[in-house]
Amino acid sequence: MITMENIIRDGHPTLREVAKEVTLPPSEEEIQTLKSMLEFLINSQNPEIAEKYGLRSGIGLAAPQINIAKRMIAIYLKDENEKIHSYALFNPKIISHSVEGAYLSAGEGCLSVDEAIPGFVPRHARITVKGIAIDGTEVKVRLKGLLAIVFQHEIDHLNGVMFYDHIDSKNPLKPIENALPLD
Ligand SMILES: OCN(O)CCCc1ccccc1
Ligand code: NI
Repeated sequence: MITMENIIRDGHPTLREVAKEVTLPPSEEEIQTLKSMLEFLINSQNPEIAEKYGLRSGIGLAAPQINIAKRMIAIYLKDENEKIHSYALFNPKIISHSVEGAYLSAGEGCLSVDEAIPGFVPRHARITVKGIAIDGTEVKVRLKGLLAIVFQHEIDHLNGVMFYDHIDSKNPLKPIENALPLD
């Protein structure tokens, strides 16, 4: 199982690499890795397991964060209606996005960044993502809200981009133009 020891931290060069596409069909090892990434998120959101293994709660994870420079992401979160949104994708790609932006009014964090970095992170409000699921089927999803934000955060990791790269260092809490603050 993945624990915090497997998660590399800011400053590790892999976090700044552009991750490679996974050759399809994915190998058994790549399938196992992606499954373990999703399992980590589920474990991290289970109070007993998280406490037992010292896991920081996460709603997304990208393979470079476990030092695997491949284009694989997992996302697991419950929305305001308690609906579970679970994704484990190979080679995810944003194929279109809204002009309108959005950002989390609480800012963002990252399992690979141990300190809090305050500031608004400008994102697209709505995106359409294509990718390959673990069973090999092509997935195409239209996303908005927190889910859209998390997908952008994870896909950034595949391109060596960290959330704080987007923060306006001169005025980190300046409201972002043409963007919706999300609570
Ligand atoms: O890369 C995922 N990870 O570092 C966990 C945090 C995920 C995340 C947190 C806030 C806003 C968007 C995404
Ligand atoms: Ni992150």
